[in-house]
Parts: sequence; structure tokens; C-alpha cells
Amino acid sequence: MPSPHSRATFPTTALQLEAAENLNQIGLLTWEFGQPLVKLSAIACGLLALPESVSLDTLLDLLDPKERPNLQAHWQQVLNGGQRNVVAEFAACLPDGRRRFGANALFERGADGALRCCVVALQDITSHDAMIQALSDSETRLEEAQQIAQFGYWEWDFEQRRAVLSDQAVKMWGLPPDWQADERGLLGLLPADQREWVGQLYAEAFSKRETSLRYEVRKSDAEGNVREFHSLVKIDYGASGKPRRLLATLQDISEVKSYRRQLHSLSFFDTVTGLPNRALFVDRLNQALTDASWHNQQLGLLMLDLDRFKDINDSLGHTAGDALLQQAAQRLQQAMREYDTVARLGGDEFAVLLPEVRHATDMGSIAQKVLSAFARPFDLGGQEVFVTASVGGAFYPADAQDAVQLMQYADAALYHAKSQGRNNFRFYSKELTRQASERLSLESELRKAIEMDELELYYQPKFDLASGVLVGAEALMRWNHPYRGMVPPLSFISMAEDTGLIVPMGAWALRSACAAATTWNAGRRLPLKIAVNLSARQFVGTPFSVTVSEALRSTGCRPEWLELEITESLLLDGRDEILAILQDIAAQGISIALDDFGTGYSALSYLTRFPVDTLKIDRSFIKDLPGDRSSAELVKAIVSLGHSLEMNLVAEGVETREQADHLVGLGCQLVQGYLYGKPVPHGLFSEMVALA
Ligand SMILES: Nc1nc2c(ncn2[C@@H]2O[C@H](COP(=O)(O)O[C@H]3[C@@H](O)[C@H](n4cnc5c(=O)[nH]c(N)nc54)O[C@@H]3COP(=O)(O)O)[C@@H](O)[C@H]2O)c(=O)[nH]1
Repeated sequence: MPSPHSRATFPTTALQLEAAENLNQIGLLTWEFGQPLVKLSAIACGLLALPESVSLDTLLDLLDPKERPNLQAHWQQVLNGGQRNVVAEFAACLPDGRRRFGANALFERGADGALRCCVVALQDITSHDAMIQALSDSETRLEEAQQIAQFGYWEWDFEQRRAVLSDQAVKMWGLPPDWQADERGLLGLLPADQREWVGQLYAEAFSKRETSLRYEVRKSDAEGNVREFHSLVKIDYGASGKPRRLLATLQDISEVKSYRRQLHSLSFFDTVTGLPNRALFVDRLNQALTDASWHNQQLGLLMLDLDRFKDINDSLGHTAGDALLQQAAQRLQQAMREYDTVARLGGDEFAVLLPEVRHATDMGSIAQKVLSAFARPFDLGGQEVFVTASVGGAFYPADAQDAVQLMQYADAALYHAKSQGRNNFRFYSKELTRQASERLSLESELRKAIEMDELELYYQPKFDLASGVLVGAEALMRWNHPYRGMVPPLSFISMAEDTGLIVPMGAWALRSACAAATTWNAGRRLPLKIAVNLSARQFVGTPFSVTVSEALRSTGCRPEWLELEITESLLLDGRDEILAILQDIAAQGISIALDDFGTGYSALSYLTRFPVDTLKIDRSFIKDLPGDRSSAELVKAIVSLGHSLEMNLVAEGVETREQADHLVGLGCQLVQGYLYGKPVPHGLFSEMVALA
């Protein structure tokens, strides 16, 4: 029988075998049983560093002693079981070191079943093993790195609807280790409130054929803590253009985000008081200045510092100093409106940004509010301490146009306030300081005016335009000041509204007007209707309808003798409480007039929603009648609107005969204005009533 190495018999097969041996570096060992030597192919000689023929013992000596029993077991199997093929791995100790081999042994038996020949194919798999080991090490390292970096990955195969999640991704997302994706895909894993927008994000990316997408989602963990995740997704599209596969990273960024927030907070907030610091304040000031210039608004800036802060810090210690700063910050925030910014600029220096100030003089009341916040003593670790503050203010656009200058001017004003004796405020402009002080003293005098009975109602007559018959009057408040004389409402009504004093003042006006109506209507055939102005502020707090019915009851005034004048802005407020109050008032039989009609926001739907009986055409439209075409058209439109809604129409501020004639022509029924009579005191109006 030909030996496995006799290439002369099958030259082609022998060549093929050699080529395969060479390509894969496979060495062949051939042992014919009974022969003392084993034959080695050239490659086998090279692999094992042995000559062409060696004894079996020489070969066995190469084996790692630990592996010999294993090989022995294989040999036994061949002997006992008649096995033809054995595949094994073993290590050999060679002159250049230990190497690992993969072996495939084939045995040939004779017709009697006895073993005749054995051919062993050998391959050096040392580097192969090393590669597998290196790959496994690198996978372990990757997994460890992912654990440390809170990083995982996931894949989604659209065709097979199959998801693959890395161990770390499974762990981070709080899934059981044996989790399997179901048909709904991975979107089902997101919290319900985030599925829709994430789904839309994908749909949009697919529609634009975008190849990557990144987004952040939030999810609560088992302990209920909200964790934040970032995903960077690569999108593979198939030939049809449909998405085929998503391959994504998943990173837990909760810590990073929290550090970022802390960093932001440290950069922009003061650690002692929690207030915005100088950097954030300047940023907000710049922003507010841009807004104010865009919307043509005025803006105020107050700087303040605590008087004697250094003494307290030195005598009571820094803990007490910090407590004082914290309590001062709290009081300042409570004293200001929600949209004002209170900041600590450093030390005992605070600043307040007032983004919307209607009148320059309002700054005085606000500065006063700041000072009043320090009226009560501070409790510093059980010790009561009185601390005052000094305030300086500057005003945009009157004083300065930019943040730096505005801050400099407010600071200069603060310095001035301190030098003037502390617990004090000063503004950069002397005129503003004067006006503010003036307004403050007026405010405190107005408080006393109610107690001192200094308020008075004037009455302006209202006539039927066609017949000239007196039909009623509008009650207008005056302040009979002991040394300023008669103060007109334009100088004090807005202040009364700001301070809330309008509530008791308005209730007083209502009672007085009702009492007057009762007197004038006693025994009168054609009763007079007296109109009283209301401010929006009177609708807050105690139900206003109760105040009204109380006024009627206590004065004996009949509801049909009273009219309440409200403005469009009250209706535009849109609150259901206001509608309910007005409905309650209307249900009592009191009429409601809409004052200054046409100057508001022209949302006419409220005219049908609210129980309005009368439209008072604002005097700004009457002023230019009849010459001005647009005023004439506007008044005509208002009159026609009033007629179609079956409302009464009163033209306000009629000063000339031409205006009156024009209004008669349009069909306006009632009129009020200097042409017919200015507002007069109660006594004079009584005389007018007697003569009518
Ligand atoms: N909430 C309350 N507001 C009140 C009260 N009393 C008055 N006011 C409001 O104050 C504003 C100013 O009022 P007043 O200075 O009294 O001016 C009124 C009239 O004198 C003036 N008027 C009337 N006719 C003419 C005219 O022919 N020419 C002209 N130049 N002025 C005229 O108009 C004012 C009445 O306006 P209106 O109220 O819109 O009908 C004013 O807004 C009052 O509402 C109060 O008690 N509570």
C-alpha cells in the first residue's frame, strides 16, 4: 500500500496536499505501526524543530507532562473503541519556548482490525490562542470601561425586529438580565411621557434620511431617582431607502448633568443667600434693557447695602453675618414682585432689577418698600438686631442707556444716600428723588385722608341729548387736601390703586354716591342714575357684590338709581370670578357701563359675554368731531354697534355745540361734557337737581 507521503502515485493529489500544507502551515507526522521511527513532513520538522525521522519517545518527550494523561486517554479510546479520528490540542516544550498545537490524527486499520498507520496533521495555534485571549481581554476591558463610564450600546434590526443590548445597557436601563425585546421594539422601554416625542424625532430623521441622531431622555430608577440618558444613534438605510438598522450608544449622564448644574449654580448664584450673583445679575440687566428698549418701557435699578454690617460681622462673628445676609435676602425677595430680580453683588451689597416701572415716581414707593423690609429686627442666633439699609437708584432710559452706566449711577446714588444719614434712599436724578419723596409723602397723606374725611365726590351731569333733560351724573372723586387744595384724581387714583387704598376709598365713594342718589331721587318722577367709577383692584378679595348690596341697603338707594362704570381691561382679564361678580351685580338690577370705550383692545366678544348696558364713547374720539373723518367714522361705528346690541350710548367730553349736533345726527342718546356742565360739588349739583 502506498505511503501517505508517496507523491509519485497520485501526483495531482500530492501537489494539492502540499499546497494546502504550505498555505495553512500544517505539518504531517506519519507513523506506521511496528516501525521504530515516526516520519515528519518538512513543515512538521520546522514546527517541532526535529529531523525528518524521530522515535516516538522523542516526540512524547516534547509534550508538556501535564498534558500527557489527556493524550493517553485519547490513545486508549482509539485502541478500545476503534475510533478513526481524534482531534486534540496540546502544548509542547520546544527549544524556543512553549507552543500550543492543534492536532487531527487519522488512524488506518487492516482487514483484521489491527491498527496499521497513523497520520497526524499539526498546526501551531499559539498565536491563534493568543488572539482569542487578547480579544476576550479586550471585551472584558470594554465591558469594564463601559461600566465605569456608565456607557452601553444597543442595536435594533428593523427586518428581524430584533434588539441587542449590551450588558451595561441592560443594567443601566434597569432591565432584568434575561430581558428580550418584544414586537413593540425599544420605544416601549421609554417612560410613557417621552415615547411620543422620541418617536417623532425618529420619524423626522428617517424622513430626511439623516444618518445620525442624538437625544436625551429621563427615566426613574428602582429607587425613584430620576436618571438622565444620552443616546447617539447611527441609522443604516437599506437599498429601498427604509431604515434597516439602528446602532446606538447609551450613556448615563445623570452625574455629568448634576455636576453641570452645580457648576452653573456656583457660577451664577451666591452660595450664602442662594440669590443670583453679580454675573447673572448683569446678564439679566442687559437682557431687561434690550426688552425695555424694544417695548419702549422704563426700567429701574436699585442698589442697596446694609448699614453697620461690618460691625455685626466683627462683633457677632461670620456665622451671624451670614445669617443676616440670608434673612435680608429673604425679606428683599418677599418685598419685590415675582418678575423683579434680587441679587447679591458681594459683601453686604444687594441689587434689585425692576424690569417694568410705569412711572418714575413708583421707584420711590419701591425703594421705600425695600427700606421697610428692614423695619423688623433680625434674629441672629437668638439675638435680636436692628439693621437698616441704604438704597440708591437709577432709571432707564432717563438716567442711562447701558448696564455699566446704570449700575455706576445707582451706586453713586447709594453712596449719596449713605452720606445723607443711612436708612435712606436717593436716586441718581435729583428731580426723581424729589418726585419720589413727594409721592411718598402724598401716599402717607392719602392714607390719613380717608380717616380725616378729606375725600369728596364731585358730580358731573349727564343729559338726554335729544330732549336736554337731566338724567343723572357721574360721581368723581376729589381730595380736599388741607394745604395742597383740591387734588384731582389723576394725581392720586393710580397711587391708590397701587397701594390698595382704592378698596376702602372706592367703598366710601359707592356709599356716598348711593346716599346722594337716595336724597336726590326722593319724590322725583323721573329718577336720576348716578354712575360710580370702579377699579379692577376692587374686584379682588371680599366679594365686591356684597360691598355693593351693603351700600344700597345702608343708604336706601334703589338698584336702578345706580350705575357702575368699569373699563375694558377688567373684562379682558377673562377671569370667571369677575364675570360672576358682574352677573350678580346685574341680577340686583344695577346697570353696568363700559367706560372709555374704544381705547381698549377691541376684542368685542366680551360685550356679549358680560352683562354690559351702556357704552361710554371715549372723549378722545369726540374731541375732533365733526371735522376729523376717522374719528367721525369710528364714533358712527360705535353708535351703530351699541344700537345693534341694544345698549345705551353716552358720549363723553362733549365741549362744543358742533360735536353735540353731530352726535344727535348719529342717534347717540346721552351726553356728558363741559358744554353741559363740569363736575361740581354735592351742594351745587343738588341745586341743579332742584331746578331740573
Ligand atoms: N376708580 C375710580 N376712579 C375715579 C374716581 N373718580 C374719578 N376717577 C377717575 O379719575 C380719572 C380722572 O377723573 P377726573 O379728573 O374727574 O376727570 C373726569 C372729568 O372731569 C373729565 N371730563 C368730563 N367731561 C370733560 C370734558 O368735556 N372735557 C375734558 N377735558 N374732560 C372732561 O373726564 C373724567 C371722567 O372720565 P371717565 O371716568 O372716563 O368718564 C377718570 O378716569 C376717572 O374715571 C373714583 O371714584 N374711582
